[in-house]
Amino acid sequence: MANENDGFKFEQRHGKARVRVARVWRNPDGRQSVVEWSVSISLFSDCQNAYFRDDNSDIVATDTMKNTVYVKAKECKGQLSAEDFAIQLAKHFTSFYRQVYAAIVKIVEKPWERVHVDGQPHNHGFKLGSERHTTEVIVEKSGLLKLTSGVEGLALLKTTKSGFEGFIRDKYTALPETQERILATEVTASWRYSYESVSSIPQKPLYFTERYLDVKKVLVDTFLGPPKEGVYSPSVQSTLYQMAKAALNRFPDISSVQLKMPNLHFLPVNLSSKDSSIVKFEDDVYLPTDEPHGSIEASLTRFWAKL
Ligand SMILES: O=c1[nH]c(=O)c2[nH]c(=O)[nH]c2[nH]1
Repeated sequence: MANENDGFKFEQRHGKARVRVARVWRNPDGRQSVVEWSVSISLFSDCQNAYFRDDNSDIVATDTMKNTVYVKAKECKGQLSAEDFAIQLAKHFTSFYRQVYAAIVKIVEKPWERVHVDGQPHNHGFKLGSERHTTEVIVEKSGLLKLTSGVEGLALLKTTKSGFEGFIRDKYTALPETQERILATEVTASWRYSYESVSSIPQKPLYFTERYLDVKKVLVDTFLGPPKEGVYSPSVQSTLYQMAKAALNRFPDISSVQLKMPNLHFLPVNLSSKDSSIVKFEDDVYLPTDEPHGSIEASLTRFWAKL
């Protein structure tokens, strides 16, 4: 809600960023599970008097928001997805406080993965994986919902079936055309679910955790192609589009996908002295770089999607 004060348009929100919490659930059969979350909360509330009149009487203290994360984590009696926890928190803030008309809750989940020992899942042993599950929910007082999930730090590489040809050549261009290169990236993806109210989200426990794993698998599989022959990538742009399209085609409750895919270059190594070649590049020795990197991003949205 925008306000007018002293002849200026005024918008505000406040919250607590990066509240770290871990929650353990202990099954009577000995199997335990754990999640570790970094929770960021931002509240849209009627507390303009704090800005205009030094009156804090309508402020939900950000310290209270932090405490609420721990209270709500305690109240979760069974394992739940980051999405469901974010929705619960956002619902709490918008329903508990008269002043709060909307809440944004973002969560980044640490990838603790159950370890298998001698082929058996360990009851209480975990190791840290690489990519992170993210979510962002916006809940309004009316129950209106925007739900987005994602993955960050998903590092992918293939050693062949990638090229780049046919681009603009001019007096600034040095890059040779190629049909053979390493393709490496670190995917940041987010996808918007089409659920539009907190009452319409699937009630199945861990629904969004499963969806996260499934979407990630579709992205990875599309990037790599079939296990034996792979799939040729004519550009990061083309591969990105195929990945986004595959996710939308596969999951009807996803209305849009956004992908960021840096092109992490692996440069051919050619070394020579004045009179002889020391290392001649034969698609074998590369100099991996991450600076500078290509930055390629796009979003793909269903036509009928209400956003
Ligand atoms: O897949 C690519 N897309 C580009 O836009 C680009 N630009 C570049 O120099 N190399 C590449 N590779």
